[in-house]
Amino acid sequence: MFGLIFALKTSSYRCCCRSVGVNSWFTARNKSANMSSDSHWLSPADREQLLNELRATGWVEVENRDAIYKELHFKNFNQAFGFMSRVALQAEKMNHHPQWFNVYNKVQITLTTHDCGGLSKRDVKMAKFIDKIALSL
Ligand SMILES: C[C@H](O)[C@H](O)[C@H]1CNC2=NC(N)=NC(=O)C2=N1
Repeated sequence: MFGLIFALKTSSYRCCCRSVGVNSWFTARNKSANMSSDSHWLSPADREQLLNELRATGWVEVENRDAIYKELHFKNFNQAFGFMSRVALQAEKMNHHPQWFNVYNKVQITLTTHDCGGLSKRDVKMAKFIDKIALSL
């Protein structure tokens, strides 16, 4: 029986917005466990404030998609790839990965949170990290 409970409990799927469980009883129990993932959700006020800050550093909102985009230019490919390497390590650390394209010294980055179907605090954190690294190069 314990094995069944364990299997049912671990099969619940969590995202920023809600938990979807196999069994409503487990869903209720998992809800509190999901509170931490809900903490990534942006309130309307926070969203506006944080987007203003990101717009000021060159991020733009993607049309027809709840995502933000920025194009960065570096001295050469080596510097662009070094930037991407730093961001990649942070992405792994956060388990939050950019959608990006690189050609020579140009890096185009789009951030969104697949698990939420839109922007979350994780995107803001990653965008600010990207700005910090780009400025340091
Ligand atoms: C299963 C895995 O934890 C999820 O797919 C993670 C991985 N990296 C991610 N990266 C981004 N940008 N958004 C996500 O929602 C996301 N989710």
